[in-house]
Amino acid sequence: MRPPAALRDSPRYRVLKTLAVGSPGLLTGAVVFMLAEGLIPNLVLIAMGRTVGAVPAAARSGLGGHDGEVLLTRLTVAGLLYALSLLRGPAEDVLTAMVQARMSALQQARLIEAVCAPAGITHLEDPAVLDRLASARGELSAYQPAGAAMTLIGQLGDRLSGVVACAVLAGFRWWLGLGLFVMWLMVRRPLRALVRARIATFRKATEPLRRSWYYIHLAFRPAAAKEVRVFGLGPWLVGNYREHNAEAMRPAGEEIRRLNGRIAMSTVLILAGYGTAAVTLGTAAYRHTLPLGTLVTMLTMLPATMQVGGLTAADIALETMLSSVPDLDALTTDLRPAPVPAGGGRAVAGRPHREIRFEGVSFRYPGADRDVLQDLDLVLEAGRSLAVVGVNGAGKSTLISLLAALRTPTAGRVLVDGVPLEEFPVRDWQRHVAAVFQDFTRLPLTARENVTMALSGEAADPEVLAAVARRAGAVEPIEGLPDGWDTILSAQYDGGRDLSGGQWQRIALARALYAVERGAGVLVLDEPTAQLDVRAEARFYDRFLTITEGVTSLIISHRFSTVRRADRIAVLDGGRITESGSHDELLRAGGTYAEMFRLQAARFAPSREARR
Ligand SMILES: Nc1ncnc2c1ncn2[C@@H]1O[C@H](COP(=O)(O)OP(=O)(O)OP(=O)(O)O)[C@@H](O)[C@H]1O
Repeated sequence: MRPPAALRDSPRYRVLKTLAVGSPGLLTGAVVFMLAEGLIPNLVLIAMGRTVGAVPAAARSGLGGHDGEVLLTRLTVAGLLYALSLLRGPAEDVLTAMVQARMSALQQARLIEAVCAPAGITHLEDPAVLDRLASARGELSAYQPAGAAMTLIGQLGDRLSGVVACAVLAGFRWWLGLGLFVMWLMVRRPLRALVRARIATFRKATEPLRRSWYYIHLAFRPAAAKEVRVFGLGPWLVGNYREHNAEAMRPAGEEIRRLNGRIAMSTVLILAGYGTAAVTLGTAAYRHTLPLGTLVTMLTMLPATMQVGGLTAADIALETMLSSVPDLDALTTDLRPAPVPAGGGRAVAGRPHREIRFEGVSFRYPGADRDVLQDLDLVLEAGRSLAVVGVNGAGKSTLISLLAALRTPTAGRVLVDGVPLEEFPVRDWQRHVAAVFQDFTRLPLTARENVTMALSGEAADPEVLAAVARRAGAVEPIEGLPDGWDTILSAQYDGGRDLSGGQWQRIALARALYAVERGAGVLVLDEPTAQLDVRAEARFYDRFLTITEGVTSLIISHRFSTVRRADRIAVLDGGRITESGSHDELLRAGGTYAEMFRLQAARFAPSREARR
């Protein structure tokens, strides 16, 4: 039977359902714990009350008689129950750790799936998505969402304990038990509203909170450690963290002050409730209408009734953790996987047979006020290399992201052999493009895994591996590693080693070449020699023709020694291709390319003075 929609959507239900599906065994353990939490403390109190109640009779007739036996039996039961209650603490600790670890694993896996689902990358630049991500990862508060399940179960146990206490009190005066129960329900509402209002104000401050987290990450990230030190950024980080954190907290403090009236009302109600209970019990005791044991039991039950609705730190923690649940859900539903073209799409294998054509392509970044690319036409001929040059910010990397279907043109089309790119399954096309991005990823994995990452799951072919390493100039750096191909390329792991920027660049090139060997049809190199030394760059220049031979390649570089080797060169300027041709043709044309080339060549030519 399906539960009603309101329940299905409630964060409490969603959390328990996740645990039920992810680990039914742990949920069963947690429910047993909840019942124990709800019943055992009250049973201890009742047993103690009954023990005290048996003392006067036993004192009168001595421990050897029937009354003495009754006292000893009750004492034994109370002792056993008390011993049992002592086990709750360690059991709770173990269970909490296990449930939290399981929930964390489930939620993290869902998050990774969610953010990787879209084929494009624009969502990772969207502040609304980043806010949701920060919330789902528990970065907007001091509480980890993975703790919600066990906190909720513990809280349900507390509620049960409170209800049992009210029921026991109702056995003495029905209206007293019921009255305290209703009072706590009435008090709980505004208190919970208070907590929720506080969380809501936090939500409005996601941006300063995200920023404050940014300063924390910056301080801990090895990548930023150098700049933090040489520019003396430590105090700046602390100051900024404090400022943004205080900015985020301010509205929450104001909200609490605003709700002070409600807190005062609740306090009056609580005092009235317990005042009535104390007077009723006191009067009964004074008039001897209440046996000693019952009096003790009822007195000890009074504080236990608070658990029906008293606000504790666990409530605040729980509400905060639960506020992340809708974010996690929204990320999983809103970030949809790339659509599959009708009929499953066309096969990418072997493409392009003829060409890849940018036809009237324009592109504007979300929120920007001008197009980066404007009505651009460009052709990449199959099996040939094309170099694109242009000044910083001309849009060269943007062009690559359109070619790799990481972004979609705002106007115009990209056609592969005359077929619009959307007609190919986007994931297949993306894997068909082997790229060395300007900011390529340095995986803290072995050298082999860094090169073969394009083929996760498949065993690496050693011959292909050796061949691509040779062509990428990566043999030397890999041979210099303690375990060769099996060395982890990060000093942050045991036995791992860090590579230099240029050595990494060769690994990244080997990675792209390996993907080409395994069937990728387009090779993209964005600044492939930016970090290479002069000799390595010269060797790359020599190998360029072998690297790109027969492969449809797009090369972006500010180094004309690399660019001039391409079959064709295009100049990107003002969002359009303004010149195109071979190196010699463009030099003869005497346009922008010729000017840029001569400027760079002049820098490297020996000066007249030096020649003298
Ligand atoms: N993610 C982004 N969001 C918004 N604008 C962006 C983004 N990435 C780049 N831009 C803008 O788009 C323009 C083109 O950037 P792009 O990185 O494509 O230039 P480029 O030609 O590769 O530059 P460079 O030679 O410096 O690498 C720049 O003005 C840049 O500010």
